[in-house]
Parts: sequence; C-alpha cells; structure tokens
Amino acid sequence: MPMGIKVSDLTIARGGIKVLEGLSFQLAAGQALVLRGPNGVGKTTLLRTIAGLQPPVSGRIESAVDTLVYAGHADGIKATLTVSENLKFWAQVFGNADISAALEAFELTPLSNRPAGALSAGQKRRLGLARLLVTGRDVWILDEPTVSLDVQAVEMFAAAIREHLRQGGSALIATHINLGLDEARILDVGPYRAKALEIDDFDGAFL
Ligand SMILES: Nc1ncnc2c1ncn2[C@@H]1O[C@H](COP(=O)(O)OP(=O)(O)OP(=O)(O)O)[C@@H](O)[C@H]1O
Repeated sequence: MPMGIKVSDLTIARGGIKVLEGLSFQLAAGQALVLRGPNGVGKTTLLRTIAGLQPPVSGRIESAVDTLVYAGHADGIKATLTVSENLKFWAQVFGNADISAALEAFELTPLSNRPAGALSAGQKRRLGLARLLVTGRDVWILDEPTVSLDVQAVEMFAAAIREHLRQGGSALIATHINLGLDEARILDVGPYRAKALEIDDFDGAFL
C-alpha cells in the first residue's frame, strides 16, 4: 500500500517567526485532507515544510519524499514549449511517457500544440494541474490549486483528485473554496496558531 503522511506535534515557522504549533494529523492512501484557516495562518508554510522545502522547528513528519509532488503558487510552466511539450518534459523528469490521460483529464487536447505562454490564466492552471498526473507520484501536496479556474475546471480538478484517490493516491490541499469533494476531510489549522510571545518575554526578546 502506498504510504501517506504522518505529522506529529509539528511546529513550523516562517521568516523566523513561529506560525503553527502542536499540529498532528495523518493522511493515508486513498484519502484527501483539505486545510482551512484564515489568510496568513501558515497553510503554505505547512505545505512547504511537508514537501521538504524548509525544516520544521520541531516535531515529526513521516513520509517518503520520493512519493510526494508539490504544486505551489508558481506554475513552473515553460512558456516557449507547447502544452504537450511541457507535459512530455515533466513526464520524462518523473520517468513516465504517456501524457494522453493528463491532456484528456484537463481538456487540454485541443490546446496541445499551443505555446504555453499563449494560454489564458485558467488554461495555464489546468496545465499545471495536468502535470500532477504525469508524475505518477502518490501524494499530491497542493497550494490553492483552483486559483483562476472556472466552475467546469474546478469540476475537472475534483474528478482528477477522485480518480487519484481511487488508485490509492492521496492529496493534501490548502484551499479557501469548496471543491465539492465530499469524501475529503477538513482540517482547520486556526486552533494551532502559534501563541504570541507572553508579555513577560517581551523585554527578553530585546535583551
Ligand atoms: N517570505 C516570507 N518571509 C517572512 N514571512 C513570511 C514570508 N512568507 C509568508 N510569511 C508570513 O508567514 C505567515 C504564514 O504565511 P503562509 O503563506 O504560510 O499563510 P497561509 O495560511 O498560506 O495564507 P493564505 O491563506 O493567505 O495563502 C504569514 O504571517 C506571512 O505574512
């Protein structure tokens, strides 16, 4: 069975300031977990930490790094390559060859010969998400994946997630919108917001 993620008593920081503390959760194969919480609470920081892009302050993250794929705010698209060249490139990076399912899932087949730089914002986002399908990775870590997507494209995305879960994959998704994925669990990270310095520590911080 593909491994998911287990997070235990995790504390994370951004710019040297603790943002979330005491966070624990598990994501098993076949499951999706949606992270919620207000702007700036630390969802992106959490995803970056789990993806291995920054170390935690304390706590444990158990996962196999070569099972993860992270899609952050930057789309990573090569503007001068066509849609299919972009996908072929990523497929090769991950040791795969077939891009047709990824093109179909995000209705990119009619756009496959268009330079990616000439796509609309939503089409670019669909290409960025199609990339997940050619990685063959089990655990998708997604930061605001639906930005710029219209209603139909959000449905394509939800369908792609559902198919991924059906195949034993898993997904950890930070999003403010309702994806229509009833099977996803919700984790509100708001209650794990790191406490500000106690007033007693205030002078100490300047000594
Ligand atoms: N490069 C940075 N350097 C220092 N602090 C940062 C940096 N990027 C973000 N922060 C701060 O870290 C905190 C956590 O930010 P983060 O991006 O993880 O929040 P978020 O929950 O993903 O927010 P949003 O819902 O707005 O995407 C915020 O207070 C933010 O201002």
